[in-house]
Amino acid sequence: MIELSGLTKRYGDKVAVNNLSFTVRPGIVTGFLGPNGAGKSTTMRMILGLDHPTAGDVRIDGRHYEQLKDPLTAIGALLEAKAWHGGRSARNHLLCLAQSNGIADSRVREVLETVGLTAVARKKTKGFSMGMGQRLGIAAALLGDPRILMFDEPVNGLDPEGIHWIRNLMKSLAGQGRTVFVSSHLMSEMALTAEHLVVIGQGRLLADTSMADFIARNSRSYVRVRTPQRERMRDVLHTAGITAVEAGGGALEVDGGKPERIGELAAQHQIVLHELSSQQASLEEAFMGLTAESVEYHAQAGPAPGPAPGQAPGPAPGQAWGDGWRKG
Ligand SMILES: Nc1ncnc2c1ncn2[C@@H]1O[C@H](COP(=O)(O)OP(=O)(O)OP(=O)(O)O)[C@@H](O)[C@H]1O
Repeated sequence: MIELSGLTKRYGDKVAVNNLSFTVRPGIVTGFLGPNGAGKSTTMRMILGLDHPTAGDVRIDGRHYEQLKDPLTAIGALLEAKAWHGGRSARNHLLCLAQSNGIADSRVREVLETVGLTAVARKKTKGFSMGMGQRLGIAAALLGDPRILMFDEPVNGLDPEGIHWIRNLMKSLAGQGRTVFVSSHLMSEMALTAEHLVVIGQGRLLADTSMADFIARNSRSYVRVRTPQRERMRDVLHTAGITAVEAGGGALEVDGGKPERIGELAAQHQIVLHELSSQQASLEEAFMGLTAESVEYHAQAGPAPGPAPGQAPGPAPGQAWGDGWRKG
């Protein structure tokens, strides 16, 4: 378990992390989300004792990092920067780490196997691709067989096969009862991996909630209907107590009705349907709406695009995604 309490980091006038309090629990993958510059890496560095908090406190299974007897056996981490000597082989890099942390040499072979680097174990790491480098970083994190694992943007630079592999690895580590804390700036990626979400923006906590709750509250589902008899369909739905609004492309968007029911109503009234499909608004949009105010570096790409045809406009920054569900 990782417990943050009022954790704050200032660099001069800049407040990188602002009074963060939350708990990362074992047995599930917790996603740590925020736009670029939100303070994710700074928070992770403070968890590992690499940066000292200006205020507040962070504990790993009840202790400060520097109080841990064999830190690598308590918490393993992959941070963004590569932290190894390019002239060494992957195997030697891990052997050095194992020997300086009282870990059996045999563990090196095991973790190389786990991350799929056995075939290149004796090659110098300076020739490694970004994906191989990420795998080596993950091998180092796993070396001490720790109860807690922390990954900073682990899918950066990975190909689809590598991304799939990391996703499954994180889930299986959590399935073994470990605490898995993983940062990303991509909501779509986290939606496939994490069960719980901590969202920050400009160093502040914006959400601490389960993924299921986040999806339920932030992704609107509706049914899209296209018919040459749009007005008639709308009247039929209205009579049945179902609300339909006109969308782009001659379609209707129907809230609160199942496709089966809508299809049956159309059949009863002999209305021809050209489309009847369930739709879900993207979580990425919900995440961008939530964090919009706290994005540090906006792209200068002209005016923001309007909603796509048939798409409900998103809320203004800071509105509608609501404060009610924000905890902490
Ligand atoms: N050593 C430092 N000195 C001054 N400012 C810093 C330092 N480290 C981080 N910052 C600032 O603190 C803020 C948070 O940075 P941090 O790297 O923690 O964000 P992040 O969420 O990890 O972003 P990214 O997704 O881009 O990696 C940024 O504004 C950054 O410029």
